[in-house]
Amino acid sequence: MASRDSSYSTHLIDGDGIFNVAGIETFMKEVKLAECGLSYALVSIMGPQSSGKSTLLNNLFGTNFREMDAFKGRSQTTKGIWMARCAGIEPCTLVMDLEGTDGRERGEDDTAFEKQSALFALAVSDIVLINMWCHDIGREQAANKPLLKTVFQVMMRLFSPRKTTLLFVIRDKTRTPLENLEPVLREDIQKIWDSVPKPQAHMETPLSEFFNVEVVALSSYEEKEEQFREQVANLRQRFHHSIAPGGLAGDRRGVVPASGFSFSSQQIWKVIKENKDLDLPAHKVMVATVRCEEIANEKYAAFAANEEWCKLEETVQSGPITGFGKKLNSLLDVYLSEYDAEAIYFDEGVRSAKQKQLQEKLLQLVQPAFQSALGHVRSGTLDKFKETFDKALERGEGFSEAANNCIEFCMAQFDKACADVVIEQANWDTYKVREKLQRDIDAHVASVRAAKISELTSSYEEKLKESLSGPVEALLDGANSDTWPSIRNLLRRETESAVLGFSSAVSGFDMDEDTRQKMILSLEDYARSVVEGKAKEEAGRVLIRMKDKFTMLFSHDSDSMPRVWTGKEDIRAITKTARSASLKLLSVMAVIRLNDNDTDNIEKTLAVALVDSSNSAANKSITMVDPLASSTWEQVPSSNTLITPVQCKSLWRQFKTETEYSVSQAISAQEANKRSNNWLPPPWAIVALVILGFNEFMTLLRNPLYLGLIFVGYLLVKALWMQLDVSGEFRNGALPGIISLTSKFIPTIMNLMKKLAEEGQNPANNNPQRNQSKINHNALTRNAVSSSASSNVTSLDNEKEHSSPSKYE
Ligand SMILES: Nc1nc2c(ncn2[C@@H]2O[C@H](COP(=O)(O)OP(=O)(O)OP(=O)(O)O)[C@@H](O)[C@H]2O)c(=O)[nH]1
Repeated sequence: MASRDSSYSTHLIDGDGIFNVAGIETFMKEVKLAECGLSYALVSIMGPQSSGKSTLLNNLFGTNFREMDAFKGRSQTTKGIWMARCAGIEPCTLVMDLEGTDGRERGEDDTAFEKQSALFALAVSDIVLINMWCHDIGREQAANKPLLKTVFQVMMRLFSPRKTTLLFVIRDKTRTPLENLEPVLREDIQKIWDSVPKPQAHMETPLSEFFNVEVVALSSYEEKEEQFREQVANLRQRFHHSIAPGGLAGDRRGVVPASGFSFSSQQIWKVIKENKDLDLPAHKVMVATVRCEEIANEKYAAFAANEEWCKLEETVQSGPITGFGKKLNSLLDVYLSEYDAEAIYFDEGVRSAKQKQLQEKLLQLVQPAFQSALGHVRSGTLDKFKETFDKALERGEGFSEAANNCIEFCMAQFDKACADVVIEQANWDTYKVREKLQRDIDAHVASVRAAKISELTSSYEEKLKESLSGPVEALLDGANSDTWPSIRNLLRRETESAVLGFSSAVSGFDMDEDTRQKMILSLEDYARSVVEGKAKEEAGRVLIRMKDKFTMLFSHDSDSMPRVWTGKEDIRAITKTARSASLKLLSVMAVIRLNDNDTDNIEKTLAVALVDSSNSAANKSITMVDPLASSTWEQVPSSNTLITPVQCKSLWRQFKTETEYSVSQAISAQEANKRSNNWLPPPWAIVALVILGFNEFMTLLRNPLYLGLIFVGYLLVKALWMQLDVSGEFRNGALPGIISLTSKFIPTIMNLMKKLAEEGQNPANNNPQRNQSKINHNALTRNAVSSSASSNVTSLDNEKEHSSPSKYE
């Protein structure tokens, strides 16, 4: 169909009753109907065929409906229902031109379409124009009577219809004034209304309940066109702002929002075609449901594709976003507001429900991003806490104080950051994330506390080890009756000092009393274990210690000077003393005695079993029960045993075997010394020598030459005696003395001769005083060397091996 400048029309329902879906969609877009909300009106026109309906609409609304050519005669022009937008009328007014109701072409059988189209027009229109000829008023066989009957009948099929304006347009009015015509017409209408069968509920309902009846009369378009146009122009004025209260379309109760018009009209037509009753309120809800759903889906899709949101969603995966909540809030607001704006005219219940659904869907969409943002806040706060806490500890703040201050500060920071992330519409709880953060922080504090305490414990253990190990070793080495009491005192003193220091150091860690006590106990146990460990270590080398002890006492005198076995020493007593000391050491080392009430008779048992019994066995051969034939000590728990009785016995045997050599060496040395000191001949030989050699002796004394020779010989022998240190060489026995003297004799003679020759050549050296001091010096040196050489019996052989003539130069 051609269209006029300001009008656009569409064939809404064709002659076969097919709804033109594409046509209405295009029409709505063309006239921008969806934007109108509720501000639009819909006018329909019914009436007999060829009664000038299209002519009226075109003149009244500036539409472009096809009119019948007057010269071709009356025949049906309009098929089905056409729709157009009225030009120049505000608000937007749509008009529907219905197929004539009594057309000859369709006949009686087609009345069904007339009824359907009448019902459709009543259901969707605000104003229905009933076009009728003036001369039909008051006539029994008037052409519009069946039409009105149809209108009233279908009206009953609408549940809770809104009040529609029925504007009767009387065409080709006569000279009879309208004031006279109108009552007659209203009487005709009332008669028809009364004659229409009604359901029980509307039996007494007056016509005015359903319809607002208006009447207007127009002159003949064909005969009095001028007047016609003038009257039409006046009538047009009534359509301006028709939706205002009191206007022609004043009842707005059942209006479907413009954006739902297409769907609504399709559905209504569908229901009418199916010959079902039309429940307009239910229909309205249905339209609202569908339309709100559509709008909500549109908004959801638009949000999901929104560039800003996509960027936000992507960025939040990799890091925190400042003002995340605010940005998302405003974005959500935009789309929810758009929904509200578009769905505002639909049923409120439906609209709210769909809005809620949309909001839920949108929030579901953004929730992962929100969780990511919240996760960044949580991890960021945790990192911040770790950093702040470390710094506070570095500054020297007390542990608990630092932890509490940092927790308070960081939790406040978290709350602040959460407020920046929170999405107002969602009202999501951040409590769980806060709790997780709190748990993480607590775990971190606990781990740092554990590390610090472990560090402290280690340092105190180290100190304890240092302060106990050396002294315990020294005390055990001393091995006397005070050894274990001293060790106990040392352990007590050092443990108390460590516990005091440790307690003070951990006081800032906000530790519960139980844990603190456990740690102190553990420290005390550690101290004890150090002593026990040291004792075990020393017990492991008890044999060496015993031998050292023996050697120390056996080879040194009471002044700790190396012993010289001159023959006067009581080797038996010395050996006994040294062995006793070694046995004492063994008894001290045998068990751990760290408790004040630790008592045992190990020393006595060892003495009886190892010393006394051996003497008895040797002397008296008495058979007795061996107290050392056991692996436990009486009164001593096995945990405190370091050396079992059996081990003691074995160790003693080994000790004795390994020290026996030293004793026998000492005895040999002593015997040899005794023999070497006894070099004079026996007294009877001396007496015999004096008696028998008396004459020769007197001869020598009476001859001065012999006396001089004897004197010179004496001096020479004396000098050699001194030079060779003959008495010193024989101190260790005759044989070693002879061997040593033999090796020294020839070099000494040679040396003396060389010196005498040098002195003969250099008279300056013939100073008797100087020579004497030199001799004295040499004598002193020899004495010192000799003393050193004889300092240790066991080193005697070595001394012999390494001594050489050059040592005495
Ligand atoms: N007597 C008279 N004839 C008119 C008037 N207005 C229009 N006509 C004529 O009536 C004939 C039918 O006009 P339409 O406007 O096509 O009538 P219609 O009711 O739309 O026809 P259908 O759509 O076929 O039902 C045309 O020849 C018009 O010239 C009028 O006011 N009086």
